[in-house]
Amino acid sequence: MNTTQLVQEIKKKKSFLCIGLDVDLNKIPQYLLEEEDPIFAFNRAIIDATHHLCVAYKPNTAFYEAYGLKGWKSLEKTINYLNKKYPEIFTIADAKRGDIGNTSTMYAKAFFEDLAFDSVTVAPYMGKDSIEPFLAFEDKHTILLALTSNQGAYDFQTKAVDGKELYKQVLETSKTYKNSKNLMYVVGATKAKFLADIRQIIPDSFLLVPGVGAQGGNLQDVCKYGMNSQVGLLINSSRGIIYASKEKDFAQAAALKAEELQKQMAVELNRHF
Ligand SMILES: O=C(O)c1cc(=O)[nH]c(=O)n1[C@@H]1O[C@H](COP(=O)(O)O)[C@@H](O)[C@H]1O
Repeated sequence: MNTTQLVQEIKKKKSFLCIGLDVDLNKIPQYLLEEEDPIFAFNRAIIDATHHLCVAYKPNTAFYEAYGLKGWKSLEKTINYLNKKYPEIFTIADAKRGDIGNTSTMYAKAFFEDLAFDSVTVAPYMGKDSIEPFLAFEDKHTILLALTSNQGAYDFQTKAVDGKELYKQVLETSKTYKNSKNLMYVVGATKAKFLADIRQIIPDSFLLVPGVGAQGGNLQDVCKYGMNSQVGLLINSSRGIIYASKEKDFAQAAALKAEELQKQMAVELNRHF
């Protein structure tokens, strides 16, 4: 899926919501544990109940890898289900990969070819030759960590190197990479005030913004400082949506939480467009 199609979906659904599928077997309704594949059963129900309210889903691979082979199978079934039943949805493998070139190529194949995700999150620390192998997949998107939502972001990302903050150097340098038009960036919702500066450097890029809900980020602030002429935002919430209820109504409860965010997004879209 390209960004033109993504923007069309955002305008059609009046939503730039990304739902994080971070499935923890201790937090899902316990009766689902009797299913052959509880993680997939949970995801399928959440997706069926919420797909009209969001434009993207983001499984964080840690939550699948934690369950070994079975977890990876659940991830595969989830992405296949999304691609087959809801091809208009933008899919993000939140894997935070990145390594020397030939290894990055294998990571890219895993998520773009074998699992057929539209995008993958990548850590920028190893630089150009660790990122360009992902960008070599021209019809896919590479989502680079720029300024993350956690407290540890202040350990390195906001520190000045040669007079400029590291996260700004990541943004500027990455623009020189081959096929950089297919880059998106992660900026935490908890860092909304930084978005004005970030938009000076990358006015046109899409941003994946996690950290509303459970981490306390504010949707209105993110829109105020981060929205661009093509919307340019995918705001993620995981726990705040998918764990709204542990009972039989869990999928409907998740849809209500998603709808709360979608309605706030519709207000923001009306304000900006
Ligand atoms: O890359 C990410 O998605 C990410 C980057 C970041 O800076 N902060 C962050 O929370 N995330 C991910 O976004 C999701 C946030 O989940 P909730 O806090 O439950 O909404 C998790 O999957 C995190 O791993």
